[in-house]
Amino acid sequence: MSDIDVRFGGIRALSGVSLDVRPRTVQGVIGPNGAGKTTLFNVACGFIQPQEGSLSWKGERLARLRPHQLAGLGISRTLQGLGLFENITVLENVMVGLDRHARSGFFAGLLGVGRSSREELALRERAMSILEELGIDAHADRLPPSLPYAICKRVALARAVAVEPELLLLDEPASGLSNAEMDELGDLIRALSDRMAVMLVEHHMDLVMAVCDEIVVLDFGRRIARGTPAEVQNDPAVVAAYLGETVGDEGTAASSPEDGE
Ligand SMILES: Nc1ncnc2c1ncn2[C@@H]1O[C@H](COP(=O)(O)OP(=O)(O)OP(=O)(O)O)[C@@H](O)[C@H]1O
Repeated sequence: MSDIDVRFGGIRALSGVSLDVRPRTVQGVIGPNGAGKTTLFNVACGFIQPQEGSLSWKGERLARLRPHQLAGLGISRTLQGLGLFENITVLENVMVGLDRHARSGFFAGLLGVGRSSREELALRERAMSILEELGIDAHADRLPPSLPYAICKRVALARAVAVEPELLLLDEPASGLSNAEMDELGDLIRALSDRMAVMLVEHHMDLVMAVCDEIVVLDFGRRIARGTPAEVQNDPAVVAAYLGETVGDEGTAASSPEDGE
């Protein structure tokens, strides 16, 4: 993302924000409430079209990113709402995700045109192997409403990961999880980053600090810092933003918007 501007009426939700996610790294996006994290995530998913700035994918500029294009590009996402189908099993939820990608062309070469029982079996095996990898295969035949929230979150993650995206976009994956569950999620995200890039938008500082290779910090819609976890943690602009103080205009630090909150 390069120089992204998003305005909602008089509110500048993002001002000139740039961000790169490099292959097989975890890129974190943090910031206090209202900093613009969700807006940035929505730009990356094609839900929001920025007024200014551009998006590129693997060196090519994307004219206008739409949500339905993500699958074809090799990008998957999880959202804050889980979006699971409640009346089909966990395994079937993951299969549906795979099947959508198959029909969008991402897996078409692998699965062929039309669905034979052999292809159905391939989908099932693929879905099962990802449930095993995420440690939730024991719940394959359960319906989502009968399962704890943490397991459902992992099912949503399994669905996004099953298609083996090159970029995985995670919006607040740790919300509602216990500390132990968050640690497990951290290990999982690190393991996934061996084979895909991850953009992690997250409130929980412990998780972000533990798993990210690089972090971008937003405040009032501006990027106020960027660096390794150790670098951003010690950045005075970041400390000030999190303490709710006005951020000074020194170095990369941004000033508060003229129109207040
Ligand atoms: N659809 C919208 N219409 C109007 N203003 C919006 C809209 N979405 C976001 N905003 C405003 O844009 C700014 C950035 O919001 P955003 O939700 O991206 O921040 P955030 O960092 O995700 O916050 P939080 O941590 O509270 O979720 C806020 O001032 C918010 O009120």
